Amino acid sequence: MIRIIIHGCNGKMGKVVAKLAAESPDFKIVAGVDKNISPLDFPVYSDLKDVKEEADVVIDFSYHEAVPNLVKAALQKKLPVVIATTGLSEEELNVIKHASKEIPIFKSANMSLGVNILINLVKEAAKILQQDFDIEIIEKHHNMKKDAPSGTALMIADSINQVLNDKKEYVYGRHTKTEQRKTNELGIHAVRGGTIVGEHQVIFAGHDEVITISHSAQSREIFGYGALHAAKFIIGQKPGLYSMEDLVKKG
Ligand SMILES: NC(=O)C1=CN([C@@H]2O[C@H](COP(=O)(O)OP(=O)(O)OC[C@H]3O[C@@H](n4cnc5c(N)ncnc54)[C@H](OP(=O)(O)O)[C@@H]3O)[C@@H](O)[C@H]2O)C=CC1
Ligand SMILES: O=C(O)C1=N[C@H](C(=O)O)C[C@H](O)C1
Repeated sequence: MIRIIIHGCNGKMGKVVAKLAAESPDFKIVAGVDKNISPLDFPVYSDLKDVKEEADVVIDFSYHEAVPNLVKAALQKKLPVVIATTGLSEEELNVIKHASKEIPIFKSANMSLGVNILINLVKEAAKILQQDFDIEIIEKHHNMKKDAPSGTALMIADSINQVLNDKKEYVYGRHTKTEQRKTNELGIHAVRGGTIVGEHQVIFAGHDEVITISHSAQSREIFGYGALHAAKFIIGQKPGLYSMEDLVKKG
C-alpha cells in the first residue's frame, strides 16, 4: 500500500485525490497539508515539515507560492513528490530543478492521459504544417482558477516550439495590438467561466482550411487518477525531474 501526503488537501483537487485513494486498496492518505488544519479522515498540518506520519510520497495540488517550501521540506524528509500545481514562476521552477538533483520529482501541468496524447498529435501536426499554418491555443476553465493561461496551454506551446525549425513567440491575447498577426506568433488565449473543468483547443489555421485538435476534461477524476498513477511511478525512481512522457513511455 502506498502512503500518501496530500499537499493542498482542502482544495478541489486535494479532495478528489483523497476520495479516489479511499476507494482503492493500493493507496492510503496518511496526512494532509493545507492552510486550514481542521482534521479530515487524516491529520492535517500547515507545513510538510511538521507531518509526523511515515509516508512514501507527496502529491501536490496547491498554489504556486507554496511549492518552494513544500519542495524544501520534501528534500529534508527525502520524500518523492508529484507536483501538479501550475502557475509556477521561473524562480519556483528553479527550486524544483535544484531539488530534483537529490529527490525524484514528477511534474506535469496536466495529469490526464488525453492531454498527453493531444501533445503528441499536436507535435506531429506542427512539424508538417509549420510553413503555411498559423497556430493558436485556446484554453477554457472554471471561474475559480487563479492562473492564466493554464499550465497545460503553456506546456502545449512549449511542445510545439520543441519541434519547429523557427521558434514562435507567445502572444497572450491581442487586445492592445494595432498591427496584423506576424507569422512568428503563437497566440494563447484564456477563457474563464462557470464550472468548466478544463478545455484545450489547438488551432492550425491555413488558407481556406482549419484543423483543430482539442481535449475536454469531463471530470477532475482524470487528473486525480493521473496523479495517483504518477505517485506509484515516482516511488523508487532515481533523483531527477520526471514528466508524463516518462510515465507514458513506461506504460
Ligand atoms: N496538473 C494537473 O493535472 C492539474 C493541476 N491543477 C492545478 O492544481 C492547483 C490546485 O488546483 P485546485 O485544487 O483546483 O485549487 P484550489 O484552490 O481548490 O485548492 C488549492 C488548495 O491549496 C491550498 N493552499 C494554498 N496555499 C497553500 C499553502 N501555502 N500551503 C498549503 N496549502 C495551500 C488552498 O487553500 P486556500 O483555499 O485557503 O487558499 C486550497 O485548499 C492549481 O495550480 C491548478 O491549476 C488542477 C487540476 C489538474
Ligand atoms: O486549475 C485547473 O482546474 C486546472 N489546471 C491545470 C492547468 O492549469 O493546466 C490543468 C487542468 O486543465 C485543470
